[in-house]
Amino acid sequence: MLPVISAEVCAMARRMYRSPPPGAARVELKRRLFELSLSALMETIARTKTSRAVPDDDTDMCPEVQEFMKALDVFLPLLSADNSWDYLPVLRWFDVFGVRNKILATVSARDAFLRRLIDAERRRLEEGEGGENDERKSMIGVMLSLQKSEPVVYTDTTIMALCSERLSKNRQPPVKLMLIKRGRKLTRPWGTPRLLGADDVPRLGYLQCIVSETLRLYPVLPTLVPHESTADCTVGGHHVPSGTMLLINVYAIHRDPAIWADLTAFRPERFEDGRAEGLFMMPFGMGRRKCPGEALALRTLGLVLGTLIQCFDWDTGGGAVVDMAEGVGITLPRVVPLEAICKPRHAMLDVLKGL
Ligand code: HEM
Repeated sequence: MLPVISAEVCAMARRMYRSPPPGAARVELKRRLFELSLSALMETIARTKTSRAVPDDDTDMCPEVQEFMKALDVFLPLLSADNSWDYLPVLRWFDVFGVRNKILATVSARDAFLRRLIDAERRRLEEGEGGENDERKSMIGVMLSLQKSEPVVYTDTTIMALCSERLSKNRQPPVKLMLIKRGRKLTRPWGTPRLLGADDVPRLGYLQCIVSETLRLYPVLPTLVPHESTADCTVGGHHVPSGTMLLINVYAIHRDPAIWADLTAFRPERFEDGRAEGLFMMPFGMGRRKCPGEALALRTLGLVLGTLIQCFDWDTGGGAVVDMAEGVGITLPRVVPLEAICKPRHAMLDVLKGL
């Protein structure tokens, strides 16, 4: 997946450099980063890049991603909405506000979309593309090959469910402008004018500290995903009956004064030289169901943030203070999406022109 992500990060830097007006441009980072992550994901799942209408268009999205994004715009608010039936289950039967119908409609639109992706990949494979030794095989391509040897396990329905799971796990990396200012010292080690690569990220210790400190203060999933107890147990003196829905308040754990000094301050240094090792940090969960994508996610966050800092100078415009207010939702969204002015860095102009 890393080569696909690196290519998409490079495309994002190129588009930001080329987007008008020349010099400095106001950028809505949330949109750019959402496009980037969905594009990389869609490319891994279905190799959609080739279907882009205009390769140099000012968007990081192929038509498939644009379509999926529209569906997400409808679906995500329904997921994070306070449904009255969560509190009064009897209301479920009456479908108050028509939420159930709306969810069913989006689910069937999503299934139709995934079926089209699978059919397109099947056609490509039948036409001889993506053979056994093709390293660029998509996730759907791999599963369609497995379908031939294990048709009972890899049915079209299973493939659709796995793709849907992967796409719904897409998250927006929480890059904040205040990090970028602190990260200025990151430019020193690179010296030579070349674009940061995924292999550079593990060597850039301070960049990783910035990512860790961001995930501490703003965990992407502040209550992780709901778990359920499979047996009666006692936790911290509290009886937890079997079948209880359990939400882990990672947001509070990451700001526990008993663990973290100066807990609301943004101090990446607290992670330097393994100093925070052994402290409770769990933005990716813990134990058997911990996120298997952690290493890839950390590398990707470092690469995206590092590229944005390496290639551009950032400013809020007129000394405006970034509004960090948190909104409502399962992924800790900001109330005010971050907009910033980005200006290509002089030292990187040749690199950016050549992208
Ligand atoms: C910033 C990026 C990411 C964050 C913050 C994140 C966080 C999480 C969290 C909190 C969970 C639930 C853990 C639990 O049950 O307690 C999870 C599950 C999962 N994540 Fe991630 N994740 C990220 C990126 C990724 C990536 C890049 C992949 C795949 C390449 C991925 C694949 C998964 C899968 C498959 C699960 C379900 C694991 C299971 O239930 O056994 N995640 N993630």
